Amino acid sequence: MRFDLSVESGEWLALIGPSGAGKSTLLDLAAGFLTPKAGRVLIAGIDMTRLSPAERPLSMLFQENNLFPQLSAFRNVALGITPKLRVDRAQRALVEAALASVGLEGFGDRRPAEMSGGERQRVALARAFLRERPLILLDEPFAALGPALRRDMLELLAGLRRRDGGAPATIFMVTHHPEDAASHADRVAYLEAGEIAAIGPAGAMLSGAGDPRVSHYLGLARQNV
Ligand SMILES: Nc1ncnc2c1ncn2[C@@H]1O[C@H](COP(=O)(O)OP(=O)(O)OP(=O)(O)O)[C@@H](O)[C@H]1O
Repeated sequence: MRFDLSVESGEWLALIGPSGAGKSTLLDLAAGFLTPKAGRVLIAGIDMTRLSPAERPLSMLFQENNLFPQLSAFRNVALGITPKLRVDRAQRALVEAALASVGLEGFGDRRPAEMSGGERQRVALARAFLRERPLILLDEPFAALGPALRRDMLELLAGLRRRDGGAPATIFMVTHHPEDAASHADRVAYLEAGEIAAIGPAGAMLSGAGDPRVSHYLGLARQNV
């Protein structure tokens, strides 16, 4: 695996490519779950290569198991601001507002097993945004949801990252759905065999007009012959 990648603050980057290409590995390197054998990982210009995930200014969402199953939705979201089980009044208001922002008002007492897959991912999104980390890493968090729900979740994510008028969060999104990248990503990186084989603006990358490997992956190769 060999990656050389630079992403602007506020950019939404989609990572696409065949199974085993290294998409999750790239995210894990950015998050700190893996340490590179050589090279560096800089976030906001600061070398974070040796820092643990908890020490990095980011939140990560996986396809599943983002929540603690024994804790309520409220507690799961509250962990975004405090590790303590007791929250003060101001923190309670923040958590309730975060749940409301993802359309889950009144779901605070539910445990993950009592919610649908989409609702669980909304809870995870609420926690991620409550943490206010500038970088959000998404490893196919909506892949298990149907097309309409996936679209709704991406819309929700797009809205959440722009809130408060500040700089939008930077997003790395691994996806097996090129249409998700087309509708939301600024740039698309195509990974193959442990390298970024091609990278460019989403429109150009997904049109199939560029790199033949990308066209082949997208199933567009024949149209370009
Ligand atoms: N901890 C590990 N140790 C050794 N090899 C690993 C490890 N994790 C993943 N790999 C290998 O590295 C390669 C890239 O895996 P990775 O999970 O990054 O691919 P991916 O592009 O995310 O695939 P998918 O789309 O199927 O999730 C695969 O060949 C995988 O078998």
